[in-house]
Amino acid sequence: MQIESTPKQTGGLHTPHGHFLIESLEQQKREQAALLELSSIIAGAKNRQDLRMVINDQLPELFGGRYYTLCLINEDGVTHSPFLHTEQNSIPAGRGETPIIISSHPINDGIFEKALASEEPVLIELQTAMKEKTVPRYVYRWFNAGIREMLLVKITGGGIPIGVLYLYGEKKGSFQPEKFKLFKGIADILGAGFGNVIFGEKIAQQLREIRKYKGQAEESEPGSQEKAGQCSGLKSIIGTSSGIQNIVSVIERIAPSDSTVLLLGETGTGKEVIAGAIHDASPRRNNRMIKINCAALPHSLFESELFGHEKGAFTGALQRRIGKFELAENSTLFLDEIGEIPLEFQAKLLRVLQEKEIERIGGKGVIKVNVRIIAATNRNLEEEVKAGNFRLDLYYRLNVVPVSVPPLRNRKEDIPVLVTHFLQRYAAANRKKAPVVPDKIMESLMHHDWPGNVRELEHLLERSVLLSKGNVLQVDLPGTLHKAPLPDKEAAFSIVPLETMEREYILKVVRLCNGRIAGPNGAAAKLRLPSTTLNSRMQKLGIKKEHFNIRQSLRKMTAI
Ligand SMILES: Nc1ncnc2c1ncn2[C@@H]1O[C@H](COP(=O)(O)OP(=O)(O)OP(=O)(O)O)[C@@H](O)[C@H]1O
Repeated sequence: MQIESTPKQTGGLHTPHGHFLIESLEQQKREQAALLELSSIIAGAKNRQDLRMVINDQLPELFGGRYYTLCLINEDGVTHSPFLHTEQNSIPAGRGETPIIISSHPINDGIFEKALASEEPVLIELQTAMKEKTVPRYVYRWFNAGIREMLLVKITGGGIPIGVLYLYGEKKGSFQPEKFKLFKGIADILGAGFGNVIFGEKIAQQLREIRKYKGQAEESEPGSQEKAGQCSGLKSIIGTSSGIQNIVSVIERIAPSDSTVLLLGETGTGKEVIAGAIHDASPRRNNRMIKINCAALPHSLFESELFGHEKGAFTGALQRRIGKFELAENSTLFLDEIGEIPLEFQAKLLRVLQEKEIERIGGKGVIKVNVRIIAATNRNLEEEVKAGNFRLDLYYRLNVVPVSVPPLRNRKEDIPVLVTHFLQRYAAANRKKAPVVPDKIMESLMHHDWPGNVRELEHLLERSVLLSKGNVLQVDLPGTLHKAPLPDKEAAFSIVPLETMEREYILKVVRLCNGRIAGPNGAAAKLRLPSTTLNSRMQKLGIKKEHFNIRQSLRKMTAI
């Protein structure tokens, strides 16, 4: 179905007043019809391909643009990447450049955040924008490809900004302000449509997981994971910092038991890796750990997802469905993002955890289950309890063995070993040799704040392995990332022991002074301390040479 683009207003101001009014009323009518038609098509879109067809065919033309890109905010909360785009807009990348459509960019790239902050569409004239220092590289590349204007609008899903829709025009005045309201209306409809599509993709992924699980469960024999050479158990947790080593020692003690574990920490710190390690080190390891992401489920599906349902239990229940609790029989159930579980479901979950039995929706009796629970959250659950969003009794039931995973910025000594690990992994996956890391690059990685934690570091290195030329690592670590807003209040100000702060600060200064302690350019002089005092303080804080001598620590690690 093709929606007619609104014809250009030919000399509207020169026509008699009445004619102008009629014309603008006609235009309003056409726009409303277009909006209605688009909205019904978008509402019916079941997958990305459906949506792509709708947008491809209708959007740029309707608004006078040439191309579009729809960028969504990534899970790390600090970058955005294209989710949909016009087929033909993959502007060829220059030497050493990532094609625009596959790269990810910081949210604060100078353009994207303007659209996020505005309730109205934002028109950007490329030549003017390029005079500003903060403009992202993709603006220059679009300009070189003949684009002169961009029209951006925020996309929201469930009231939360999830991305930005970009339209690109080839000449100044491509976009008429009269159509901005319509553009905004379509963006709002798209937000709702995306919710459906993303949710559908997640459900499809879960179905694939269940099928895979079932297949593997049938084939699995004891110890098969080790045989396959997978990095399992405690070995999968990479890190030499005291924070990580403490966690490893806690895991060694608690893994053999059936105790419930509550993993707390910012997004991307490795909670899922730790959950997997606990499972792999437990007697349940021969059965696959089952995971559910509580943030990805609409409230109405919780009960059926976790406890299952019988055929015909409700409209749409065409088949019997086995819930995650039953799938996790004799194994571990990882309840990720437990802080997102709806209040109305919390009492039911508590009962199941206490009674160790579930009832399928529409089922005739209870089913005993033997499941170990590991829950994780990046929320402060105590605060959530105080705010009335989380039941105190459920919190106590989950908080049997709490494990706090520190953010990467508080354990920077883990960075070199993580860098080596990810470089080797992604180089092997791309049949390349792991690139050498120049000291300067390692230093910049150590100085970065990593608001997206290990996930952000991993993604950067994955990208860098692909893009690095020759055998030397090149990274694109935009300065704006340092200033990226942290995902929540707690992350923006996470309280750490004074001793940790002191240790980090001294390490930073010593690194800045290239490891020199004494002398006029040494760290002691910069800190206005006698070098003997600084040395003894470093000794007390357990700071050793390898902690600030990057070359030495790298050599040590690659020798392992
Ligand atoms: N200590 C670690 N050793 C090896 N890889 C790690 C470590 N910590 C995190 N990672 C990697 O970083 C990425 C993010 O980790 P993970 O998914 O476990 O974080 P998370 O805390 O569960 O995040 P979220 O709260 O967003 O679900 C994963 O790809 C994981 O493999």
